Amino acid sequence: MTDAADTVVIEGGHVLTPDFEVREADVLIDRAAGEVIAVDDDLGGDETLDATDSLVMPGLVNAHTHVAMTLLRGYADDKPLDSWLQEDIWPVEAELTPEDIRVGTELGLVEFIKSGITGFADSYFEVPEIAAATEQSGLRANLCHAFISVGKDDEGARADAQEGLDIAREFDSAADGRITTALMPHSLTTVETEYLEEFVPQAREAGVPLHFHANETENEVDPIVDDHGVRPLEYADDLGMLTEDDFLAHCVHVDETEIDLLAETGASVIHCPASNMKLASGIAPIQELLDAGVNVGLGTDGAASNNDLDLFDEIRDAAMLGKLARGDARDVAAESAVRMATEGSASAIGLPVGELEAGGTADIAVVDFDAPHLTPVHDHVSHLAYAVRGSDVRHTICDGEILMEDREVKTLDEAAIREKASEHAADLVGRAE
Ligand SMILES: CSC[C@H]1O[C@@H](n2cnc3c(O)ncnc32)[C@H](O)[C@@H]1O
Ligand SMILES: [Zn+2]
Repeated sequence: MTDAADTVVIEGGHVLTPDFEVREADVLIDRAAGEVIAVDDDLGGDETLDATDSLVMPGLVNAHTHVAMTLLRGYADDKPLDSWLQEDIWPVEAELTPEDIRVGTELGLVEFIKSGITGFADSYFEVPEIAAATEQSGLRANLCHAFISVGKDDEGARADAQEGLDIAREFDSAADGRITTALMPHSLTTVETEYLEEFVPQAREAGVPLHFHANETENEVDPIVDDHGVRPLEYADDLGMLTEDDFLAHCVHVDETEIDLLAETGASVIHCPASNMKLASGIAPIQELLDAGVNVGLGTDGAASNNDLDLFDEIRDAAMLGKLARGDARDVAAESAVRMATEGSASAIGLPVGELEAGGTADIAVVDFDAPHLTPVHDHVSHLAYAVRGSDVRHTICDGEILMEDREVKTLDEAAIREKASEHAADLVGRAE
């Protein structure tokens, strides 16, 4: 029997159940176990979170981001991917310090918690700083060090890839198991074949998945076809880079053969609609991927190509852009888009998903519907897709721990982080000028 001192009851709300039904009920959580004990009427607990006029739902999972890029929010806009990276982002990233990455990460984690995100997949640099901030925040994450070989000599390229593998081994199961890892070759055009051939098998031996950018722009497709005579995902498959554990960001420019390959191998796609729109990368064929049985998760990418980390914004973008893709308003319907941001993302990156039933994972967001923009409520799921904003989230719980109560973040000092982030961002940009 659970000790009464270890329970939290989320009281008086409507609950989104795993089958996407909505019913009035309380939710009782075992804090130590990080599990849901019961979803029922009139439950009592040691602590109470008020959910009056609120929807209790699984926490959102941001399945592709570069969280420390919050420091570069608004730094360089209105450019396509290649010139944005080469002319602006990579030069300023060369000036990043480990402390910059710690502060930028903390800022992003505050934004996550305040918008109901309980898990994320990140790829960047100085991963020990990102892991330490994640551990302190109470969130779940899949982390990786991104490596690039293009532009480096063999020694430098090999050292970068080895760091990616070492980090993947070292931090897997960190933070009491809340952190898992992956190996991230940045993309199929920025990591040369010989390094993929050498390091992908080592990731398999280490039991870590692959996370990489794929087919984001046509500039990531044509060189592979020209150099290797096959489409990028066929090239990736030939290198053993497509398995059910792997997750590919973007997949905007995929053809039918590549969609079939994703379905056959079970590799997941992480859809990043805001980033794809902002960088004018294109419109990913999401409904075709879903119809083919491909698992699709949702990601914000970095805050410098979005420019917020609000996954409710991303859900709406996915639903809206998905309809434009084929000119069919039935495509990427509300429930489909919300499922992408919860169970789709979680299964893609190997994290548990919040489940509001006895024995379920206590990763939960409580969304306050008591607002003009959420009135009336004909359909809670419709509002989640087309009207809810991250700022409507009242409480955030991860692994049974209360990370935010009534919009107050408990595990990180929001005010101090915002002040430090502004200082570090100004200094960083100053060094890059
Ligand atoms: C792979 S993580 C680190 C590396 O990737 C850069 N990056 C940020 N956003 C994107 C994107 O949409 N496509 C490709 N690369 C991206 C980031 O600035 C880091 O340099
Ligand atoms: Zn990215």
